[in-house]
Amino acid sequence: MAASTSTGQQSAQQAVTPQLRQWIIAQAQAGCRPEDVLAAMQAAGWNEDVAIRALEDTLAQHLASPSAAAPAPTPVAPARTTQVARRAEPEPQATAVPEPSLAGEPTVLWAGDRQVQVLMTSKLPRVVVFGGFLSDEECDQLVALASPRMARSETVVNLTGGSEVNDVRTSDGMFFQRAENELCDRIERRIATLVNWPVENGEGLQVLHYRPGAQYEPHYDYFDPSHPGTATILARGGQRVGTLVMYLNTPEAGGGTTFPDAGLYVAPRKGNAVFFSYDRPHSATRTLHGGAPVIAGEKWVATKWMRQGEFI
Ligand SMILES: O=C(O)CCC(=O)C(=O)O
Ligand SMILES: [Fe+2]
Repeated sequence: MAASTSTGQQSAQQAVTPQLRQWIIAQAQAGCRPEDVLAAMQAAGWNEDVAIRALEDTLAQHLASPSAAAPAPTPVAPARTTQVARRAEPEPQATAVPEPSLAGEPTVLWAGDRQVQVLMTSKLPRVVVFGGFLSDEECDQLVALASPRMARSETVVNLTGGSEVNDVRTSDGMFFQRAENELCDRIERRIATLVNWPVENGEGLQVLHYRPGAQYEPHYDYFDPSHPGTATILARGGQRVGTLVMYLNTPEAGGGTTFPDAGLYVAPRKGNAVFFSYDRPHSATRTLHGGAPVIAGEKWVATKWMRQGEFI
């Protein structure tokens, strides 16, 4: 499978329709900032780099068109005809990655303000499962802070009047800014201490909510170096090199995190977390992973992505 980004397989199904392009233009004309439009698309289940490319392509194409000055949204061409030249990409070089201090095989680690259990490790893919990373109260508080913002994002997207944006969504999501509140700041510092990676290199926490039947198709979290839009994304701190998925509740059944190349299934337990790192944006890291369908109950997770450099 080709390397892809946070919703790799999903992105294959995420066709950028004329209706979506029209909606993007309408948002821009209504004075919405591109970052808010991007956040709304992500909350509706759009893969981050698919959404960024859709935004960039649509707005660039629109500005270049004679109708750009017209006050009302204008239909745009249904398909992009520009061919982007592709060349064979060399296999990327390995880079430094976050890594917990596991020399001596400790059963617990001190994460600055809390003791965390080491429950399972794997070398390839590099995976470490932690127990008790968050307290029950922290999980509940994160869900409470995230919930209203998910609802608001959905309303914005519903303005499209079309179903294209929502059809691909299998979970709802939102992003916090880094250190947006005391709780995020505390959790971000704990992560940085646990995996020995600067807090500045972290993206803001993402919260996802899966209802019964919802899932996250297997994907890679790194950005595909062969995508034309990746250069723009990498300008904000380089590649992603590590992920921590924190379980904010315990679904009744299903909803684990799967690593299909390794045959691994991490059961979702409230407060636990699964860490994995990838030293190259390449499938050789075997970090293909997904959120298995929720069979009963619902599932809430918070995800922290770590970049090579400072995330700005
Ligand atoms: O929900 C899960 O178990 C996985 C989430 C995930 O892969 C992500 O947020 O990138
Ligand atoms: Fe992921």
